Amino acid sequence: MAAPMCEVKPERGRAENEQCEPGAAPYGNFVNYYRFNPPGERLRLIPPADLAAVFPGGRTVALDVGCNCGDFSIAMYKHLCDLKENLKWVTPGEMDLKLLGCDIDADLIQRATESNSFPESISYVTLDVMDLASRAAVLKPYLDKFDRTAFDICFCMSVTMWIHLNHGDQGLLDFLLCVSGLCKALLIEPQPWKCYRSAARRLRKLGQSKFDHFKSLSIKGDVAQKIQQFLITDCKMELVRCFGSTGWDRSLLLFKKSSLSQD
Ligand SMILES: C[S@@+](CC[C@H](N)C(=O)[O-])C[C@H]1O[C@@H](n2cnc3c(N)ncnc32)[C@H](O)[C@@H]1O
Repeated sequence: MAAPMCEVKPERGRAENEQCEPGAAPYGNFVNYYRFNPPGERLRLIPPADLAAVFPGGRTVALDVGCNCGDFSIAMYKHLCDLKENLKWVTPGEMDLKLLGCDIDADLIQRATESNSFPESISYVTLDVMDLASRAAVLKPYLDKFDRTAFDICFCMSVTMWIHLNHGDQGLLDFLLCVSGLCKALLIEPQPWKCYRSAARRLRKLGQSKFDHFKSLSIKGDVAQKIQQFLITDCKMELVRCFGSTGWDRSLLLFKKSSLSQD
């Protein structure tokens, strides 16, 4: 399958496009997302050992923010479990990965839950991550179960643009502060500016006026670089590695909490 550059594909059939237009999926909650962006495209760029190097062996607690219908969560889980089996960086059974996927779209979460092949290790919950009260109500009890105050790693894949378009510059910065505060390591895949333009253009064509923030965004241009800078300076994270770019021209950036910010 040819790798698309943006999340909305002009060459798709009409019915499919209608489901995938930003007007129909204002949060990027596309119903067929993984048909056009299979998780393997990204995972092949990420050697699991390099990822796992940022968190200790033993029990690992992970959060996938904006998990859609769960395909990436499952694929990442298997990716890390393969590591356990193939490289023996931990003794068998020692790595115990618990992953929580959350998404604002309850229908996607229902699909993720119904197709979950690892219910003992992976769970899903409907959550608007921008809602402080819901966040506390959902994430704290999950962490408490494992006697943790933070996730070992948070995955934030192709979510930043949707937060940015729906909540503006301040919303994006609040989101970055929030996720960096929730985890010790962060794998983030920001969408490039051309995807913003594409999403806004298609919305205009549909005659809809959502994404009120688009015209007033001052974080624009090299968005990935600006996100990276903010994570380093304001969120006290350090860049561990850039795994390169996907066929969608999106950088995969791995951060960890800066040693200066640790207790
Ligand atoms: C383009 S999809 C990316 C899916 C997945 N992270 C991936 O890349 O494989 C963006 C996802 O973020 C979710 N999302 C957007 N805003 C959100 C919010 N405020 N809270 C939780 N999920 C959100 C959408 O519902 C959608 O499923």
